[in-house]
Amino acid sequence: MRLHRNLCFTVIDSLHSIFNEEEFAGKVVEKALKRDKRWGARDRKFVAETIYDIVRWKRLYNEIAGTKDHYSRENLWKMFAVWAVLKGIDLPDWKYFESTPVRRIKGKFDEAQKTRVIKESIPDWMDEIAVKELGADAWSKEIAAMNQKAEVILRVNTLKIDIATLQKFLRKEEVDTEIVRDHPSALRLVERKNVFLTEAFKRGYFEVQDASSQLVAPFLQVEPGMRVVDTCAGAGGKTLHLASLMQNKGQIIAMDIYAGKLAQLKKRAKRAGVHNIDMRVIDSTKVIKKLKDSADAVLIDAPCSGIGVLKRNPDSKWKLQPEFLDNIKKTQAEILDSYSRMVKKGGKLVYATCSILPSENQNQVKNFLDTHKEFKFVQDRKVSPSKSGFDGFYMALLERIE
Ligand SMILES: C[S@@+](CC[C@H](N)C(=O)[O-])C[C@H]1O[C@@H](n2cnc3c(N)ncnc32)[C@H](O)[C@@H]1O
Repeated sequence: MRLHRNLCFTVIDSLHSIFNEEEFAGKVVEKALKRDKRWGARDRKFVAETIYDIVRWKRLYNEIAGTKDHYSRENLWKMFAVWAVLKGIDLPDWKYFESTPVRRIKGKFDEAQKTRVIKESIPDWMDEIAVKELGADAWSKEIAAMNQKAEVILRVNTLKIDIATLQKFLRKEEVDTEIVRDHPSALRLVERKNVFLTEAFKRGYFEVQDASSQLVAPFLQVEPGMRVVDTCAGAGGKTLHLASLMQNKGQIIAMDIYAGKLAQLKKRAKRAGVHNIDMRVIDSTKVIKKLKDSADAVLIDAPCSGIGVLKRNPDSKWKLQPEFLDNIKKTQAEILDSYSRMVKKGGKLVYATCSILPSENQNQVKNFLDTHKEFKFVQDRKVSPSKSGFDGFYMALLERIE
């Protein structure tokens, strides 16, 4: 592979924004891909994948490059050189690579394999917490799995099309997909493509949603005609899935504390042909009180550390702070206590997170059940990134019995 100057400059500029200006990798990549309209699919792939790779392996490359956690442009070029050498790419004779000790890079890489925090490129605090909660062996497997590239998974919108017809439709648009075992609505892209440009997407035939995330809505066991509250709906990934499972019949009340996210859901619902969603911004406790004892089913897709989805959001490793984790656990307990009141007697409640830490998952559920005797535990499911190959998720199904 030959390195092209303008593509490499885009990568360096993007890394500068992510590491020094606190920008989110996803947004930075989106902006980077708009930089030059003449770029073809391969150029765009190079830019996106290289940025994500260097973000994912930041600590490892920093260690090998000897850049001591200072992300000046000069140091970013050194980290880039590490990335290129480890990929087996010949470095061109650009001034940025003049002092690169190519031969020593491989030796340093081998040396780094002895220490998990360096090898897997993770902050010390995260490693300590995860080892404490999961044990060293399990955590080593999970973090190794989450350092792999994420696949693109689609969820067929069964309100508009069935999975086999969608597959054929996408094939005509030169998008090849495969069925995903045990995930009845999921299709895996054989090769990464910008599926948002397809006619199938514009017609609302699918959403992009990880296979593990697709397990959450069915876990709530909704049926057409029910009244369902999706309390932390965000931009509505799971709300749209619920609507599809309910065949557009009944009522879904989608809530979030951010109006902007619900506005995105509104657009997505229109495209998906969903018309049984009411949106409510949680701007006071009244919004919840009004719905006391009234829902057949409540979904709490709780805000969490996101430690199960590091594969998709590698920059979370660097942006997440231990204080955030402490605070979010308090929020989770408060949300469970408050939003569970909307479930009517005989109704169901699902508590879900995209974390693999027991303190955000089964421990929260246990604490809740200890103090809320009106609920009983039905079942839970822990989705492990290493076993599933997809995102890490937790979901617990409870039933209100009194
Ligand atoms: C895991 S995300 C939800 C993702 C969404 N359900 C989906 O499937 O696309 C958690 C959401 O909870 C929202 N949130 C945070 N604190 C909240 C609170 N106190 N009450 C309700 N929603 C909250 C966040 O804005 C975020 O959209």
